[in-house]
Amino acid sequence: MSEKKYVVAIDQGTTSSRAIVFDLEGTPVSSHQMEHEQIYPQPGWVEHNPMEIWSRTQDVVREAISTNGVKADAIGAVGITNQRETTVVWEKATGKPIYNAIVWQCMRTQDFCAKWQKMEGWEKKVNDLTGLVISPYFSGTKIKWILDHVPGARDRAAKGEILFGNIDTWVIWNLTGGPNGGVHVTDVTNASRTLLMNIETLKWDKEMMEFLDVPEAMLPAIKPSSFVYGHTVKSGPFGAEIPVAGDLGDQQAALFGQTCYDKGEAKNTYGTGCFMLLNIGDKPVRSKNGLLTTVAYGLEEGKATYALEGSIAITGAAIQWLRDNLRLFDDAPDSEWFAKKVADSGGIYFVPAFSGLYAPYWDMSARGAIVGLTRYITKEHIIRATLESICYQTRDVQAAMDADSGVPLKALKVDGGAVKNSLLMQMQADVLGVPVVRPVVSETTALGAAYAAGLATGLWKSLDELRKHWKVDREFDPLMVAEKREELYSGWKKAIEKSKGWID
Ligand SMILES: Nc1ncnc2c1ncn2[C@@H]1O[C@H](COP(=O)(O)OP(=O)(O)O)[C@@H](O)[C@H]1O
Ligand SMILES: O=P(O)(O)OC[C@H](O)CO
Repeated sequence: MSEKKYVVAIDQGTTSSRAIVFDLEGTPVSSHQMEHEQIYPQPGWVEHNPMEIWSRTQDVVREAISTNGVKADAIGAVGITNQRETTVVWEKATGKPIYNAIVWQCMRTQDFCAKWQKMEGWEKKVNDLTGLVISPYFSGTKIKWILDHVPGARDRAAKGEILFGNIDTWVIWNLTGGPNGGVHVTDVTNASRTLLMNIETLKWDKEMMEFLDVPEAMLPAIKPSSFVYGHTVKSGPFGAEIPVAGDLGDQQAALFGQTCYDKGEAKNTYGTGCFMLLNIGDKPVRSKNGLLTTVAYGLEEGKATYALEGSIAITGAAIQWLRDNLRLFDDAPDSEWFAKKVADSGGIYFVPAFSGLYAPYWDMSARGAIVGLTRYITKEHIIRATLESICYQTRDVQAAMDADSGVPLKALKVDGGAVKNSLLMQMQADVLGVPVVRPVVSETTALGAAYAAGLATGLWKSLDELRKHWKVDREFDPLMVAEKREELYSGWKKAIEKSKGWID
């Protein structure tokens, strides 16, 4: 048997799937990425085709391992990380989805959630049981919607003929054999985003399952984030049997890849949305300021490290909207070049509340707004205001975190596709008033999944060993004077008020 030199991470995200091969120093040696279709059947609804996701996943794995001469028998472990909450329901016997995947951003269950919020005592109960808030964002109401709308689905689910999974579960089930013995499993981080897992016991919660009418027989087994779940099959994209040994939701994986293993350490990931997570240790403290309590990672059965999370739905997606809908530039990185052409945003604010406002406001009736427009405003100002909106939304969640933890953030580790934009990073440091630290490996999400898989299989021995891999690429220090920062931020708060409550 040859020496194990690599760990492969599969990062199945909202817009694309990536496979990255890491060496044992945590350095990427080869990767491949492919986009998949975004399906918008109605305003506010978002779906993916689960078969396309599985097909892209296989393609990126094959491509990533065939370049650079990576041999399957040198791969010690495979880790999975995924867009969270996105819901797949499929037939166990055939592997055929009974409906498209309902994506985390999809608002189709908003009416149900609005009624649920008005039911006496439920808002507190949901937060007590799950650490979450009542929102169409999470998987629970999406599963209910599928079971309510596909004839016969609930009965078949109760018999275990139909299975539920987030994208991690769907990918692992397929990698480990699909209808021919695929392992039906998830990890504590993904389960903590379903509205169905009890955040204290780390088990499926009877009261939540009953309320949402979701049969337990269709739910995957909840395991630690670093654990040998099963092995890839020879007929699959790896062409060999390799332990599948890491599974974390993508935002938790980024925290893990950023080596935020101590209480008080935080990171923010800049992708389609932004997700700031703060490690709060081994107690699931609840937020008083609109943040979620979530599992950061679980390394042993029945145990977890928790995080407070500030989820922002639209950040990089607003840049995509400027590119695709307004056609202001051809590529997302061009936003930096245009924004640099003006000294400021000319007094305008853009609140990109395309799917309502998530943390810390949780106002699903908010909609996007550009305020303060005059004839002076140019395309460059709008682009700059869009980048600023990413920074201000991040400041909103940072303020909530500071208030919850009582300890002001000292520095913010960042990662994700948009952190290559150095102007954005400088603006972020200015808006927050603390240094923003960009690591050398910005693919921290995939790295986190690789770390979890390598730990479970003994390729890495401890969290301390992983910490030594982390290196700074660049630190952005705040340059703006405090008075100016506060003046600009108070304008943002006014703009937020204009976007709230738009939909009746
Ligand atoms: N240089 C850039 N400046 C601003 N935004 C960017 C830049 N590069 C990428 N983005 C944005 O970042 C997102 C892609 O990041 P990525 O981490 O791949 O996202 P995801 O995992 O959510 O699919 C896109 O929404 C894109 O608009
Ligand atoms: O796939 P991303 O990077 O857009 O992340 C999506 C989040 O996991 C949604 O909760």
